[in-house]
Amino acid sequence: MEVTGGVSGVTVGSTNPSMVSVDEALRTVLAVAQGLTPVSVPLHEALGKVLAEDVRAPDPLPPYPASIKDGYAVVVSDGPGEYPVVAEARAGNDGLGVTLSRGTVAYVTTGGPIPDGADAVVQVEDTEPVEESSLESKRVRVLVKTSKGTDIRPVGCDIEKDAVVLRSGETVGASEIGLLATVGVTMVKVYHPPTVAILSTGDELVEPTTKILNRGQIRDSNRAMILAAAMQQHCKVLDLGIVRDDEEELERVMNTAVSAGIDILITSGGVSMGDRDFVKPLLKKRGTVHFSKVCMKPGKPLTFAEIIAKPMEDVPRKKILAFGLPGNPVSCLVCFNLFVVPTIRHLAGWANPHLLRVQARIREPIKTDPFRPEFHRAIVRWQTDDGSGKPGFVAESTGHQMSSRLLSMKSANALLELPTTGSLMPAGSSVSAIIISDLSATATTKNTLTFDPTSPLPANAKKEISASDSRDSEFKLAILTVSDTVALGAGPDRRYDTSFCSLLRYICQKYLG
Ligand SMILES: Nc1nc2c(c(=O)[nH]1)N[C@H]1C(S)=C(S)[C@@H](COP(=O)(O)OP(=O)(O)OC[C@H]3O[C@@H](n4cnc5c(N)ncnc54)[C@H](O)[C@@H]3O)O[C@H]1N2
Ligand code: MOO
Repeated sequence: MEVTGGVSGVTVGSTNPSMVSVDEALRTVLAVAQGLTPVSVPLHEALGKVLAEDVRAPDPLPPYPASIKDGYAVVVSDGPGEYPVVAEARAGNDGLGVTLSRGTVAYVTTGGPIPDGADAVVQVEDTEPVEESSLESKRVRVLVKTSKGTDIRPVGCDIEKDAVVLRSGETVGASEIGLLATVGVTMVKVYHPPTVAILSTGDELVEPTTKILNRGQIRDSNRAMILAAAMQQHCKVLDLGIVRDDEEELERVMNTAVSAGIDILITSGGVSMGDRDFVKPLLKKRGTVHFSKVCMKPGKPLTFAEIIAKPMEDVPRKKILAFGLPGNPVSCLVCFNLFVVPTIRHLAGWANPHLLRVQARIREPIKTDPFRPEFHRAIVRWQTDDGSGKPGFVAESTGHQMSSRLLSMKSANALLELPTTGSLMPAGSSVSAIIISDLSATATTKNTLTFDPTSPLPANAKKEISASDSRDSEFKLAILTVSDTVALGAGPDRRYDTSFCSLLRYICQKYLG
């Protein structure tokens, strides 16, 4: 797998001088886009965002020598034998202040502080209670010889004091939230994703709530779709509605958007050659149009411009990036994925904003376009045999690829980059696939979720679960920390901790999709 430095691995320079290549277009967009100013946010608002500062641990973890096992803290030189239990050091603070002298032991629980004087822990399994010992004078028989440091986590063995635990530029996921909680950093500087305003243009468009369509009308799908796509990228969104094919109305709405403090303006439709395609001329009037035709299929009329918004009362002068996406719904979403997503990432501080690309073998033959590199919608899945006898990704086409047919985008998690050979690529050919959604959702085969028979899941879990079963079921999860240490405020709450959060994430992804 690789995260590419560009979009197209099959770049074909355009023969039309006004038409730029996909790589050139993306380079231009990323060169014009500038990272946003970082802001300080509370811990949980940092989720999914990129850190704008290094985070250090103010204290070591563990802050005291801690037991790795439930057992007995001992003096190693004592060796096996019968000893009085002089203290109990449970996770919390019971053992603090106790000093163990030779010939005695202390009961310790996992995570509990090791009393001074002790230099190892013997796990309960390697001891025996002495039957005649009373509660007041409890005794235990140590059965094994041990060595210094056994089953003790020394101070700072997990995290050293002042260590940098997170670096500027890293994305905050569940494990990073756990680390921030561990080191007690509850306010953190991050880059905010951009604010995106979205409008649809077209006299034919009516709201999705319209029950009966008059002749010439269609429901506006692009606005709802691009609003959702921007929200998936954690953007704040501003819905500017449907704008008629009217130059004045479009200019008025664009001006409102520009003065609303947005970072990105997205229009759909009205960028082609029609006599009422007003988007391009208006962008030209308001700023600089960097390109207005890209050598790609679909998405040829994609337009990109930069607008400088004049300073307002509480909004300083700022650069707004404007994308005129083509009206055809598929072209609209493909362009959003290939150009707007990397832009959002770039503005939001990602060190590498490019989309992930993997190699996949096509399941069926695909005819390529002779002139424009095509971004063929497909469902990519990991298979134990990708057709070559080895494991790998296999790409299944979503069917007819007309740019008006939004069904070709449904369930697609990849755009296959097809070269401009104008020939039939045989099944089994290896192509590069740009990943546009969460690959883990592709455990779904057709309408069923099949488990890999080699997975170590219990037999009763290896049944087929329909995707709708898992989607429709409501799953409520409550998380409770049980710990004296945490209750006493003497240790961090591991609800946010790495391994636990990873486990939760795994369960949610595996069973809820
Ligand atoms: N003479 C030429 N005509 C066209 C060219 C060309 O090069 N020369 N390019 C074609 C290509 S490629 C595309 S893509 C489209 C893009 O046109 P526009 O961006 O101007 O979009 P519209 O004409 O407004 O609409 C195209 C199509 O999409 C439907 N549409 C528009 N908006 C929405 C929406 N919000 N929700 C659902 N559907 C929408 C619209 O009804 C049209 O069917 O131009 C070709 N023409
Ligand atoms: O390039 Mo258009 O986007 O073919 O439909």
